[in-house]
Amino acid sequence: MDTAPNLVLIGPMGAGKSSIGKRLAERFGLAFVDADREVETQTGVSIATIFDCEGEAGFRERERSVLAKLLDGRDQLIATGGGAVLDAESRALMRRHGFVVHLHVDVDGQLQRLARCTNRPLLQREDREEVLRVLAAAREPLYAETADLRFDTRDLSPADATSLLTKLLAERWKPGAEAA
Ligand SMILES: Nc1ncnc2c1ncn2[C@@H]1O[C@H](COP(=O)(O)OP(=O)(O)OP(=O)(O)O)[C@@H](O)[C@H]1O
Ligand SMILES: O=C(O)C1=C[C@@H](O)[C@@H](O)[C@H](O)C1
Ligand SMILES: [Mg+2]
Repeated sequence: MDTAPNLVLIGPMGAGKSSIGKRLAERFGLAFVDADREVETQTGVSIATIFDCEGEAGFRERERSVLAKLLDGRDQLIATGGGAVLDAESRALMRRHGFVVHLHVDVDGQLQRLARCTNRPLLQREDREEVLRVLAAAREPLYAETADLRFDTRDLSPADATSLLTKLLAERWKPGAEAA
C-alpha cells in the first residue's frame, strides 16, 4: 500500500483528468483542483491568451510554479494539464507529494472526445491527428515514468471509470504524509 498526501492525475488531453477527477475527488473526500484552471485564475487570462503572449515556454513556467504550490498542500486531487510531465521538476514533485495515476486514452479516442473543443491551443489547427500522434510519442514514456498506476479510460464512461478507479485506488493508495 502506497502512502501519499495527494492524488495526482496525469495523461493526454481528453483522457478525463478533469471530468473523472471531479468525481474521484468526491469519492475520496478530497478537494478537487484543476491545475489548468488554477493557472488561469492566477493570471486572470485564458490558457490560449498565455500561449499567444508568452508562448508554450511561458505557460510551462506558470504551470510548474502552480504545481509546486499545490503540491505543498495535502488532501487534494490534482488534475494536471496534458503537458505537465514535460517538466522534470514537476515530475519529481508529483512523485514526491502524490500518488500519481496515468489516465490513458489513445489518439482515436482523443479525436472523438475533443472534436468540438476550442480551448486547447495545441489543437487549434487542421492536422490535429498528426499533432496528437507526435505528442503521444513524446509524452507516453514520461507518463509511464511518472505514474504509480496506469488506467485506460478508452472504453469506459466517466462514471464507470470512476467506480473502477475508486476500487483500484482503495487497494493501492492510503492518504497520508509521504515517506521520509
Ligand atoms: N471516459 C470518457 N468517456 C467519454 N467522454 C469522456 C471521458 N472522459 C472525458 N470525456 C469527455 O472528453 C472531454 C475532455 O475531457 P477532460 O476535460 O476531462 O480531459 P482532460 O484529461 O482534463 O484534458 P486536458 O488535459 O486537456 O485538460 C470532455 O468533453 C469529457 O466530457
Ligand atoms: O497537452 C498539453 O500540452 C496541454 C494540455 C492542456 O491541459 C493545457 O495544459 C494546455 O492546453 C496544454
Ligand atoms: Mg483537464
